[in-house]
Amino acid sequence: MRWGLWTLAARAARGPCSLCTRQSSAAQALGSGATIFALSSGQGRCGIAVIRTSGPSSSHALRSLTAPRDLPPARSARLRLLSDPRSGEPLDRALVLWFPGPHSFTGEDCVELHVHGGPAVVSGVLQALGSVPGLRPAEAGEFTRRAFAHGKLNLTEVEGLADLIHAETEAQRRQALRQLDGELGQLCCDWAETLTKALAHVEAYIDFGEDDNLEEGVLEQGGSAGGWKVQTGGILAPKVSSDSLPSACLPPHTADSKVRALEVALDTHLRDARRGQRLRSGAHVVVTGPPNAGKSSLVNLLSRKPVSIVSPEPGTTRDVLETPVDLAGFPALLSDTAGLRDGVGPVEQEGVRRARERLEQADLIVAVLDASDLASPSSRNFLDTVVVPRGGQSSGGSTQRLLLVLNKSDLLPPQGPGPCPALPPHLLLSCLTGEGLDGLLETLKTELAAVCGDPSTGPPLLTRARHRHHLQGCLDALSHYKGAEDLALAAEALRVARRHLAHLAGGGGTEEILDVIFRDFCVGK
Ligand SMILES: Nc1nc2c(ncn2[C@@H]2O[C@H](COP(=O)(O)OP(=O)(O)OP(=O)(O)O)[C@@H](O)[C@H]2O)c(=O)[nH]1
Ligand SMILES: [K+]
Ligand SMILES: [Mg+2]
Repeated sequence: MRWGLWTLAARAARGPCSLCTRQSSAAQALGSGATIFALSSGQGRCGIAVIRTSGPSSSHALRSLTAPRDLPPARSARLRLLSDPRSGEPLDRALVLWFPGPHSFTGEDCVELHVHGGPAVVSGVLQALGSVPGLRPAEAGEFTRRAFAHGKLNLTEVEGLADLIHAETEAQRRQALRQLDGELGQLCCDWAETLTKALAHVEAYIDFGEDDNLEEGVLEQGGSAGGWKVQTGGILAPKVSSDSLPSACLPPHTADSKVRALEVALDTHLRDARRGQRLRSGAHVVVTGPPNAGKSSLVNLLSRKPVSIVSPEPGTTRDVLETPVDLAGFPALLSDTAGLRDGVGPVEQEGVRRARERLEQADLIVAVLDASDLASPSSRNFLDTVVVPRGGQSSGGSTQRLLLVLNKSDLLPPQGPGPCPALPPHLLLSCLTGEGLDGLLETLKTELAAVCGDPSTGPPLLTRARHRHHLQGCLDALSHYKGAEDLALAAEALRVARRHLAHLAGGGGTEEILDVIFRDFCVGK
């Protein structure tokens, strides 16, 4: 059983934010007349399976299947005999829960049946529910869609829930849970609140003009239009005459501090270098090096399966081989690549071209050298052309990070690698004996935390392109606001900015976006 059912039911009492609440038109569009049912726990034989219903006939369905036929107290588990309402045949002895709306996950009347997880029990109970008038099987994501339509979850929380169900690594789980807890949505609400206040000030000015004794400084609170004074007819003229600045470049101190702070916050989030998206879909980690350095051996070691062929023959790997792995708790797409060398046949040359191409797309480069062969031309060439130009090791500013690994440490004499001038910072490893692997994983964890963001701390991450799109739209609108030539345009820019935030949390009203998001869910969720 997914623990999420319990937790989410408990969330039901929480009130939604006004920015994120979708009005009940959406709920009506869903045809809330129908009551849906589905198996909500995983498919297949298991100890306990959870079947649930949502909709107005939930209570009738529960009464039809149980004996005694009264409803249990709300949100309190009771043991009941379930039988088929058509034949009266007993189906199972089950725990049943009754969640009257609106205090339920979907906001509608809901029932949960915790039955024994055998396939015959589950199909018997599902068939029995299907025979109750007004009930039909749920479609994928339909429970969550109803919760969204009834304002129980905003769209970023829905996305967090989808991510939580699909989370495969610890870091993904932490991130998803934070988003499900509403941190990103709450941040949007706070930002939108700032814009609402700014808009109210600007609109007040439009409505009353300067002759109506508007409180001194009211426009400064509103936003950058604070650089203007209002002339008759709502036209703005620069307030600061001494510098006689052109309208397009207002002195920054005239912009309202809150709107400016909002711009800075949006910009910081956007410059987060897509860390949240990497955390959601996996960082690109590319293993590269000269032929025979042990790249494929390392990929197999990290992925704990024989992804790539390992052989003493240089030039074994030709194609780029990708495998998704959990690296020290972070999701990564690990690529094994051809050894970098020139002057070989056309097939290997194509492999080298692909390897170089993949290198450019890497978030994190794991550069592998044979520790016992550092003085060879291929090692020197690799150091000079790949490692050194990238600064030897990750620097804070660069978006692409690099980790240098000296493999085959088992072949080294006890005093370590021989004289090798200017070797950048590195880790020693032996894929053969496993020595140095713990240290490598520890360093990978630090590197990946830098690439993906640390989901345990800091502000909520932007995990989807959709989030970036709306924040960028909001930021663009704020720049129009700053450059606006009159109050009406300034107000409109604020409205556009605010709408982007509303769309981020509320989905922007287009059904296609909702379809894309809800498609991520399985039936029963
Ligand atoms: N002694 C020792 N040998 C290793 C180690 N790692 C890999 N090898 C050997 O080095 C040889 C090359 O290993 P691969 O993993 O195929 O190297 P590669 O870099 O993928 O080679 P190409 O794909 O041909 O570029 C194989 O014979 C491995 O068994 C190690 O840590 N110690
Ligand atoms: K090889
Ligand atoms: Mg290889």
